[in-house]
Amino acid sequence: MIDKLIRKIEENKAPIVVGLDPMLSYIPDHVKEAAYKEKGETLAGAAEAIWQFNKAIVDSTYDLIPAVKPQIAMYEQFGIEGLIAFKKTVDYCKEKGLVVIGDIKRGDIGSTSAAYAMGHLGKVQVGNNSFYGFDEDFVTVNPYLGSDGVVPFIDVCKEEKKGLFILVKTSNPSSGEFQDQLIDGKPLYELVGEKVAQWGELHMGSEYSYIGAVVGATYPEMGKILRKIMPKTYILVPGYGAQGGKAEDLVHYFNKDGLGAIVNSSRGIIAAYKQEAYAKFGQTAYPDASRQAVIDMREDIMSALVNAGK
Ligand SMILES: O=C(O)c1cc(=O)[nH]c(=O)n1[C@@H]1O[C@H](COP(=O)(O)O)[C@@H](O)[C@H]1O
Repeated sequence: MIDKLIRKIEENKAPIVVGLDPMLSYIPDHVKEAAYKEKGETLAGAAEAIWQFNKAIVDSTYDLIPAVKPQIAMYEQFGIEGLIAFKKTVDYCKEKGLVVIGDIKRGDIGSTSAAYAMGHLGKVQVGNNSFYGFDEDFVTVNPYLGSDGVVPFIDVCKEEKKGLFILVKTSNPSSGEFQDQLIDGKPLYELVGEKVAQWGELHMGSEYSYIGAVVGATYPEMGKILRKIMPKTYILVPGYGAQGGKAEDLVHYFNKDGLGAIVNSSRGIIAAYKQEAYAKFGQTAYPDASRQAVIDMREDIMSALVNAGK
């Protein structure tokens, strides 16, 4: 799957991911009204609204992008109905040829991680039958529990030819509280980066490993160091746009080959119609606003890469 992701990044000249994080407050009124008319102001109505919202955004952007990243919390908040919308979104994006990164941030004791891995990437056995659960292509993993919490995910990836993005340095303001703590003079995120690189070396696609890392766009100096520590690791970079990450800071997350990183934007794309720059599209044409925001993001990142000689 890492090779498919890289191929699609190259084909589209777009090292970007659209984050499908559909808060109800981002969904235009006409979409919510139609969903509530059909299913009521209920959890099912909310789930219908987020599904219709996602579908329109995917329809207007899928030809420009390699991948999407649905963040499961935005669906889980609506219970089972929300999870059905998550699954419909995953399946629809795959039908459109997109690589799907399930942002689930899981990680637990070994046996529990194995169940998460089976449910999201692999198959579950029921009597003589086996079934895929959510069936994303990649998932995000929290490594705080150590190797035995991560290895079950790696095992399933190996079998299913899928991949992971392991949290190394997150984009949020408090991420340093634990991640920057020094252990024998080295920050914890560097130790985690070294471990991710080791796992990666043992699990290679053609050029890059299918065991990737998450490094936030908001800590560019750390991103530069982590790029060196993990040369064959694909880095998922959240925090561009809404959280303040800038294209010129992100060039260091890429290797000289112009590959090695993929930048996520969620609110900046899906709620583009709410921004001043895209206000001319209005609520009704929100998918067109998202399309323009994808084009602008691609241009922003590609020209920063060209300026940096990558
Ligand atoms: O794993 C992630 O994707 C992630 C890691 C991280 O360090 N920071 C981070 O913002 N994210 C996710 O990336 C998305 C960022 O959304 P926007 O800030 O709206 O672009 C959300 O889905 C977050 O959950």
